[in-house]
Amino acid sequence: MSAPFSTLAEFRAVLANAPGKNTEAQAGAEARNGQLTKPPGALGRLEDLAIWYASWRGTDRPEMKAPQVIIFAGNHGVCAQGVSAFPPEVTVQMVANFEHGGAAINQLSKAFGAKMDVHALDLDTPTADFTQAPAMTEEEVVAALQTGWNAVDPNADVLVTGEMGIGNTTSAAAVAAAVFGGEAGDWTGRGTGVDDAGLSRKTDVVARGLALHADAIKDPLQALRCLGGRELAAMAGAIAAARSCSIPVILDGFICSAAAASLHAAQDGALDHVVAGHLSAEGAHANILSNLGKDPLLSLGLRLGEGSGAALALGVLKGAIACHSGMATFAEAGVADG
Ligand SMILES: O=C(O)c1ccc[n+]([C@@H]2O[C@H](COP(=O)([O-])O)[C@@H](O)[C@H]2O)c1
Ligand SMILES: Cc1cc2nc[nH]c2cc1C
Repeated sequence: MSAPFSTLAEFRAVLANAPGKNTEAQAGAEARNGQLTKPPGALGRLEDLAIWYASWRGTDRPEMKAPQVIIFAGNHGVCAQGVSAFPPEVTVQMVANFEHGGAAINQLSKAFGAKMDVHALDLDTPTADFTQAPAMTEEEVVAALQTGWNAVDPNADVLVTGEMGIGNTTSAAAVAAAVFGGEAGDWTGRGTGVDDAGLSRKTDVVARGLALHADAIKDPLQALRCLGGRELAAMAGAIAAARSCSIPVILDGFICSAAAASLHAAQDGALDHVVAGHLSAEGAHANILSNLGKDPLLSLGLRLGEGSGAALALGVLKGAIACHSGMATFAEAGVADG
């Protein structure tokens, strides 16, 4: 799909004009849900999930046959400050691993029947260290948003956005702090596993970034530009593109949710077509999700990223849709209702 914007102002307008859900399909799905052979509410959140999915797919009896997982990779200048337990070369090495089928997300995509695509964004040119300068220029952040937008298959019927980027929990913490407020320490965690000294260095880096860009980052899309990374912007672009094609989205962990938070703060309702796949073990993820008003589907202690928690949640969504669209009604099955 070709991105319908070439500036941040145009991207903002795309968000403002995004299509809403189909309320007729929603009403039809609610009515169908009430007739299925189960006590009312007995399928718990699966019922809400199926109705939500129906409302975005525009039919009261939807299917889920074409899940797409997209992994975006980026490198971060802020790694020079010693904020990760791993060296930045791991980003490109893991991209090769994704391409050769050896990563966790390859197995999970296969297990849940999802097509998986990988987009490496200018890995040889890390973003600027945000303690020194804005991470990206406007041209760079728009290019990353476009890459994300163009990566979405319009024929997909659900989208998982995942990421790979050594250093990106530092960027995500900074973006979350900019968007939701609070102190650097409220949002900074151990990422791939930094020790106590690493955590205090990282917290200081986030605080310095917030101070340096204090004026610009009052605007959430400027926060994405000044403190984020190319893979965060690409995920934001993909989430916006999915909305334009009525494709529901499952969020992954901390970094994915921080990227999505910039859309939520830029435009009320920008994440109405989105559910939270899981709660990451990264400490501040719960805080992002509660600010977004999203209740995660799973909580398995994952802190891998690369779309893994969201891919697992594809199974839950698939189950919800299978029950909603495949079950017999009381009348069809000749079962007495209550
Ligand atoms: O998804 C999460 O919640 C998550 C939490 C911690 C780490 N990660 C992954 O680890 C990398 C970032 O960690 P770090 O320590 O280098 O900032 C990046 O590749 C992420 O995919 C992901
Ligand atoms: C090995 C490794 C795999 C990952 N997958 C997503 N983030 C990652 C970070 C590391 C370090």
